[in-house]
Amino acid sequence: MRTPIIAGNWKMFKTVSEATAFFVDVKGKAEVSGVEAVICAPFTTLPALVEAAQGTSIAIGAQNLHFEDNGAFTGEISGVMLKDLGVKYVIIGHSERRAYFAETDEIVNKKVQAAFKHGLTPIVCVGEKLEEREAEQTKSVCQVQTEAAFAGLSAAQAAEVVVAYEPIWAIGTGKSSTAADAEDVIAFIRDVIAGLYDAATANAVRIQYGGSVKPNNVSEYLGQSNIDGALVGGASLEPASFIALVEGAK
Ligand SMILES: O=C[C@H](O)COP(=O)(O)O
Repeated sequence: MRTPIIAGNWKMFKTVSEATAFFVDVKGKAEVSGVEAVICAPFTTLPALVEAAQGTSIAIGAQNLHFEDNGAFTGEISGVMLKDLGVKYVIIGHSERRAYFAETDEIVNKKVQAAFKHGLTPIVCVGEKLEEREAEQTKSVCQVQTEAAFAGLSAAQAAEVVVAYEPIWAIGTGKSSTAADAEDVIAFIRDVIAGLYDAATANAVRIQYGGSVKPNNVSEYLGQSNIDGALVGGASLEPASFIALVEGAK
């Protein structure tokens, strides 16, 4: 039985005071039995959020990490630093990082390995561009990205990974994949993981859908047998909307 996981990805939004105010509003309300709620926030807000989340069931995540523990990497943050803060999750390989910060599949894999080295749970993003979808390459793209991300992981580590299938054309556009289409791709990703390990490992992996998920469509996605949650951008920024997303995952 996989526990549904709703993760808000705040991207580059919210100051410390805005993040703290958000948490005051969602505390006790976005804590729904049987659903895991996560907020992946900007680095600057993480210490305040980790403190605010003490004693709640809401987990805090980062949106990136460097694969080295430390060194001359100006502007970067490592897994050591995130672990030290008390962060639990880290998003890796989001399409915005792949597109704007030249993250390759190899870098994504190094970051996944770094996350495990420091006891962080990776939320690994995979997904196709519009032109790839139109060329019917959705599954081959997801297969390559998934196999690369899992390279070198033990079965026990693999079972802990959270995968987020995010078709790039659906991110922030209001054009969400249909639940049936998302289910088809996510079932395929699960088969890819089964091919790398075994059915039991693949069945333990939680796979989210992401891309224009809103309170009014989240339950449709979660109603699919292979979809275990959502990675949500825009609709995770407002407390009422985030609470509704978590409740919709019940
Ligand atoms: O990480 C979240 C995704 O990029 C989805 O963003 P969105 O919900 O604003 O479409």
